[in-house]
Amino acid sequence: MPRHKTDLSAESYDYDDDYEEDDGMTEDDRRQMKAALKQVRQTIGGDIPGVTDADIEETLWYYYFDVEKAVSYILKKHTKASKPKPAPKPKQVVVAGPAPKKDDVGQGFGYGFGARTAVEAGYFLDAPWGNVPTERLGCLIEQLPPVKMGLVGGSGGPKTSKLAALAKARKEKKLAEASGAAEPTGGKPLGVTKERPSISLLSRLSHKSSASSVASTSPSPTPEPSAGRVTPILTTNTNINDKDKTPIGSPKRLQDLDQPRSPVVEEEKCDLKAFKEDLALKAVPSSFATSMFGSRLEFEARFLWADTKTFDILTGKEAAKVQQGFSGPSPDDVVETAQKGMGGAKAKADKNGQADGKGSRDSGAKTAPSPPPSPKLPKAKIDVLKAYGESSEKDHVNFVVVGHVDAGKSTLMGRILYDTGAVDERTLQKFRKEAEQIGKGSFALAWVLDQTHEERSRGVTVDVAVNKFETEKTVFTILDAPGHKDFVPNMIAGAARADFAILVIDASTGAFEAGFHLRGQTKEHTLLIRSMGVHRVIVAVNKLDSVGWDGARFEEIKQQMAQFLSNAGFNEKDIAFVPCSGLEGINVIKKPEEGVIPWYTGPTLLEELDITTKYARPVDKPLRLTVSDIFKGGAQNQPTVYGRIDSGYLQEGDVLLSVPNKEQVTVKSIVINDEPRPWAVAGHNVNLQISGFDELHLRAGDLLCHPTSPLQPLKCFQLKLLAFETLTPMAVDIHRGHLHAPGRISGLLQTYDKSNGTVTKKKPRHVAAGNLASVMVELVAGAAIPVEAGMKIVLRSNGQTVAAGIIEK
Ligand SMILES: Nc1nc2c(ncn2[C@@H]2O[C@H](COP(=O)(O)OP(=O)(O)OP(=O)(O)O)[C@@H](O)[C@H]2O)c(=O)[nH]1
Repeated sequence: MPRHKTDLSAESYDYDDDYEEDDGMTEDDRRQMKAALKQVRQTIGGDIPGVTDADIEETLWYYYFDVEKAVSYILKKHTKASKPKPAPKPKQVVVAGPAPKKDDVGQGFGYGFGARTAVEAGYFLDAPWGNVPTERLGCLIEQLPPVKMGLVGGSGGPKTSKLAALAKARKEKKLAEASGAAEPTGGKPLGVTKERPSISLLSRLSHKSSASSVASTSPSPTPEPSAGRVTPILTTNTNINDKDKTPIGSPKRLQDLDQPRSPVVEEEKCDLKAFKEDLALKAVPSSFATSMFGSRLEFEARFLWADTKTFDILTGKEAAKVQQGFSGPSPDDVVETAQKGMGGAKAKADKNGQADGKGSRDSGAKTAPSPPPSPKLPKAKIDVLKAYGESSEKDHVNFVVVGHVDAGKSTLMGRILYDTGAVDERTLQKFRKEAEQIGKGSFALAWVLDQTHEERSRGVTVDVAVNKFETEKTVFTILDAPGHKDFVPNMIAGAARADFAILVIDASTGAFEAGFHLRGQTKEHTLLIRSMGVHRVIVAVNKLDSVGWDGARFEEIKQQMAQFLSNAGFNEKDIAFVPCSGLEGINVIKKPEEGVIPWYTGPTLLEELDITTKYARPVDKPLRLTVSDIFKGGAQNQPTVYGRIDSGYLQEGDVLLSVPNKEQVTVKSIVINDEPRPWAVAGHNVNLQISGFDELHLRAGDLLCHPTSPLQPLKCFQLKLLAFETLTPMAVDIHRGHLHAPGRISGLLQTYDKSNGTVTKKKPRHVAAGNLASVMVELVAGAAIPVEAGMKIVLRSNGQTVAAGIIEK
C-alpha cells in the first residue's frame, strides 16, 4: 500500500506487526531509516514522553525520511497530545490516490480507520470530491508543501522527495543499461541524435549499420568455396555515424519517402524521423486498407488485358509499328539497342577518338528521336569512357527482391549473405539469441537485413535494405523491398534502381494462393517492376521445405507464374524458376544433398544470379545520378551523396549541378564498394564526397548532372501510361524512385488501341483500367521535379498504384 494512504493519527494501527513482517522496505530504505531515526532522536532529545522509535519511524516513512518534517510533526503531535484536546485536523485536505472501488469499501479502504464501517465509508462514493465533509473523508492526507528538489537526507544541495530520487535513480539505471546494451553493436550508442549531423536519415542509418558494423569489425571467417564461385563478400554496412571508421560507408537505408519536399533537411531530426516512422507504422489502416481492398478487384481486372504487346507498346518495343504517339522506342530499348552495337561501342569509341563523350551515339538512334548534344566536360583529367572500356572490373548489378509479405525475402537474402561470408557466425548467433528472446527465432536470418526496431518487433520489412555481395564475375547489390502493401512506395524506390528482380514466392500450402490472388502483393509487385523497366525476373519458389519438397507444388506454381509473367510483359527467356528454402539454405548457395530435390537439376539461386549477362549501360549519355541519400561521415564529417548513376559518367574534380535546386557541387572523391575510385560510370552505386554544397538544397530524389547537359525540372509533363485503375482528372502522388511529390492528372489527352497503338479517342472523359493513354500531369504547389522525357513514373492515389508510364515530354 502506498504510504500516503496511511493515517498517522490512527491510533488503532498496529504498525509493529506489519512493519516487522512485511514493511516493503528495501535495504536502502532501512539504511536511510536508521540514519534518519538517529537524527530525529538527536533533535527532539529524550524529553518527549511516549515517543517510541516505532512512532518516529512511521513518521519518517510517511515523510519520505525528511527529518525536519518528521521532527515538526512529532513535536506538534505530542505537544498537543499532552493537552486534553482532540487530534489536530488538517488545515486543508486533498484526496490522495484514486477513488476507492465500491468493492474496496470497508476492506482496504477502511485500512487505518478501525471503527469505520462499510456504510460510513460508502457515504461519499457518489459525492463530488471537492464537497466532501471532512468527517467523511476516509483517505485523506494533509496537503504537503511543494517538493523541493534535492537529495534525501540533505547534502547541502536542494532537497528532493524520495520518490523523485528513486525515479531519478531508476532513470539513470535505465540509461546505463541502454548504453550498456549498445556496446555489443560496436560500442556505439544507437539512435544517437546529439553527435549526429542534422540529417534525418542518420537515425535510421545508425540502426541499420550498427549491427552490420559488428560484421565488418569482427573477423570474417574464410568463406567456404561453395558453388566454387563465390568470393568473400565485401563489408556491406558501414556505420556512417562512426567518425573513427571508414570515411564513407554504404548507407543501408533509403531515405524516408514520406518527407515533404521542404528543403529544410536540418529540421528533420532523428526524433522527428522516428516519430514519422512510428506514424507510418501506425497509419490508420481503415481507409488505406479499405481502398486497397476495395479496388483489389479492379486491380485484378487489369490482368485480363495485360499482355506482352501492351507492355511492348507502353515501353516502346512496338514503336516502329505504332503510328501516332508511338514513333520512338522507350529509353530501355534505345539503351539496349545501343549496347548491342556497342560490342563494342566502347572499343569503337577508343578507335574513333570519341571516348570523351562527343561521339559514340547508339545505333538504336535509327528509331529514336535525335539524341541530345553530348556533354562537354571541362578539362577532363581522365578519358573515362576509354578507361571504362579498358577496365576489367566486375559488372555492378542491382537487383530488387519483391514478393508478397512474409514470402521469406529477407530470410533468403540473409541466407545469401551468411552463406557467402558477408555475415559471420558470431553475428548470426547474436541475432538468433535476440530473436529468440522476443519469440521470433525464425527471423534471425531476416534480421541481417531488417535492422530497425520496428522491423524486428513486427517481423515486417518497412524500408528497402541495401546490402551487397560479389561473385567472381559480378558485384551484386541487394535491394530488399518490403512486401507489405503499406510500403509499396518504398518498394517502388527499390525497383527504380534495379537491373533485374528476384520474385520470392511462398510455396507453403495456401500461402502462394494468398499472395497471388486477390489481396496478395505478388501481382502488384510484378506489374510494378515491369512498369519500372525491369526485364528479367528470377522466381525463387521458396519454403518448399514446408511442403516436403513436393515437385508437383513447384510445377503448379511455375505454371501459374509463367503464364502471369508472360502476360505482364516478361519474355520467356528472361524468366527463371528456382526451387529453394532460404531458412534451411537449400539450393540457395549450396547444392541440395542428393535426394532432397530429385526432380530438379537446374542451377542454385546464386548460380542463376551469376548467369546474368553483362548489363549494357548508357555510359555515353549525359550524366544523370539519382540521389538516394545524403549524409555526413568520415574524419572530416564531409557531406556525402549516395546514389546510382543512371547514365553517363563522372570523375573526381567534376563540378555537378543539382536539380531542382540548381546548386553547383564539386566531387572531392568517389567511393564504390568502399574503395576509392577516380571515376564512375552508369550502373555504379557511388558515394560522392562533395563540397560547395548546402545540405538544405539537396535531398533524396534529387538528381545530379553536369552543368553542360543540365536536366530541366518539370512542373507539368505529358505521360503515356498504362492505367491500373480508372483515371479521371484527379489527385495523384508522383513516384520516381525516391522522388515522391503530390500532383494531379490535369487532363486526359487521348487513349490508344492496345493492339496497334493507334489513337482511339481524343479528350476522353476517363481512362478505364487496363487502357493505354496519354495524360497531362501537373505538380501541385507548382514545385518542379527532376524528371525528363523517357523517365518512368508511377502514379498512386489513396495508397494504391493507379498507373505507370513514361514521360513523353
Ligand atoms: N519453412 C520456411 N519458413 C521460412 C523460409 N523462409 C522464411 N521463412 C519464414 O517466413 C517468415 C517470414 O520471413 P521474412 O524473411 O521476414 O519474410 P519477408 O518476405 O522478408 O517479409 P516482409 O519483408 O515483411 O514482406 C519467417 O518466420 C521466416 O522464418 C523457408 O525457406 N522455409
